[in-house]
Amino acid sequence: MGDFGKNDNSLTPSPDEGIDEEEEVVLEEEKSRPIQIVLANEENHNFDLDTAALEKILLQDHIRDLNVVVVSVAGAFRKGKSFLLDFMLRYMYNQNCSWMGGDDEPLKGFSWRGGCERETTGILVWSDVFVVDRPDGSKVAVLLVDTQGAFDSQSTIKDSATVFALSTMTSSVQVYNLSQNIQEDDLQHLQHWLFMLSLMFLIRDWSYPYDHDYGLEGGNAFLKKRLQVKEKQHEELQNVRKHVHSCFSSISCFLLPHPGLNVATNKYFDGRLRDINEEFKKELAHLVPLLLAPDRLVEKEIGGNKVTCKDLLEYFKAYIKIYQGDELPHPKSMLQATAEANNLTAVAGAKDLYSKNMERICGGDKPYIAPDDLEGCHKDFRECSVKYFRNVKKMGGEEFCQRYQNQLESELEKAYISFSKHNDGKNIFYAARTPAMLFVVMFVTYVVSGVTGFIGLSALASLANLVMGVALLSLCAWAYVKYSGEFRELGAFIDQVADTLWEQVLKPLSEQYMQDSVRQTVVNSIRASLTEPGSKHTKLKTH
Ligand SMILES: Nc1nc2c(ncn2[C@@H]2O[C@H](COP(=O)(O)OP(=O)(O)OP(=O)(O)O)[C@@H](O)[C@H]2O)c(=O)[nH]1
Ligand SMILES: [Mg+2]
Repeated sequence: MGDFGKNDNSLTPSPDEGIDEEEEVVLEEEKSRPIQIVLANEENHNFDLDTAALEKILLQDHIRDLNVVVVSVAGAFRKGKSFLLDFMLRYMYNQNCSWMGGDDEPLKGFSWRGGCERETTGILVWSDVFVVDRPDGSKVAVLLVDTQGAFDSQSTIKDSATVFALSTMTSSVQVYNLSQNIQEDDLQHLQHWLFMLSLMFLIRDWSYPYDHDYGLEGGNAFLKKRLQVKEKQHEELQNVRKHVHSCFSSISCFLLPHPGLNVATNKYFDGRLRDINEEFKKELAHLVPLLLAPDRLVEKEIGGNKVTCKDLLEYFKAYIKIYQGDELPHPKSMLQATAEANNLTAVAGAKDLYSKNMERICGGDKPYIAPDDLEGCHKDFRECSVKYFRNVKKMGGEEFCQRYQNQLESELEKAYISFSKHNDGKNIFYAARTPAMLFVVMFVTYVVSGVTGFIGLSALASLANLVMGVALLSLCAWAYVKYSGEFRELGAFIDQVADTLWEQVLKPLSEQYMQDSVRQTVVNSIRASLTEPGSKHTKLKTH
């Protein structure tokens, strides 16, 4: 059967034999492949997020600020979820009428295989995020997500519910993959969701085309019947139906025919189209564009805001936390986590805006700016950034949001301190402060040692010499640190001592001197004006 090892399913041809090991590792990284982002821990039945892997995908420069479309396939295990996703990949890579590929091409992508043991564990996303131009001219990023099948023999009910919940809460379209029919318990699994998204029931191996025809129309008619609330129904059944209707912004159903015995039972089937029933291929050709055609894509929305790739990362982080406890979370905590992530994304957006503005003024390649001007810019940009935060639609209420606004303000102050330090570093006089200070110390101690030696205070003279020696050694050490970049802590310590000397001794002295000299100048000029012949004051004085 199509047994694809974890490294077998890449869509890039394998590297040539002549390539050395290091290059091979790089090529391996560049290959398009499924990336595990949620790992299932078999021992303690917990799930962990691989934040680094997810960041690498979602924070790529060309997509991080694009609205995201997340298409995920979930449902019971061994029902062809990964197999279907691989056809979705073919559609995303070749958007033309022959997207399904040649008759003899083995199916690659997300790892799928025959047999009765489960294949996919945790949650995986495809490493390539597809950028699609929508008919209205906007660009969106499309992420495809594969999930661990529910109810296999190694998972607990909580494991299955967690995977289903995580993938549902983070996707914009959830394909609920079912076999043959919609059963009552399939509907009951949807009871816990609070979030508006698009849900498609996908019924595989539909065997009753004489009742409802294959495809979307037949599926929707079938679903309408299944979700009908009847007066005679038991209250529990009625509640489930009402809840499902209120939870999902759009619900549809697609009936897919059986793909043929080759697909279901042939050990050597590797996914090539030649071995798949015509009817299945015909319906598949309708199904995939229904989910992925540019005009059908559904952007992820939470609390009335479109979610970008970089926001999605925050939501993943917030949601995984609430599923790490021993029990399934209460809907209230799901809402709380959503509000939290929602506020955090607004904070991140506002901070980003502030940093971009500040970078324009005092970024790495910008010249030194006067500290007062920088502070003025900081105040303006801080105001803009807080205004941005307040204007984003947020969940959780005013008091809850105020907490995040305070957090934003304190983070902006921290960012300002770092920007202003960076700006100070560009001032050559600032950079020369430490050696200048050490020279001053050496000069003063030299004079003191000379004078005290001359008048016979030899103990004082030796002390001054000692201080001069320490200052000289410090200067040499400082120069070495700046040149080599080694022992940076020692360099920072010398800078700090020089800074303290400057702030505590030299600066007050120089300010005192400046004040005295200004005072002297003013007094002189008044005196001059008073002694000026013909001046009013002269007259007064002479009077
Ligand atoms: N009967 C039937 N079999 C299918 C269909 N689509 C794919 N298969 C077969 O189902 C088997 C399992 O496919 P996978 O894609 O690995 O299934 P999965 O749901 O991802 O399985 P897990 O990852 O273990 O949950 C393969 O042998 C496929 O050939 C279908 O529509 N009907
Ligand atoms: Mg699978």
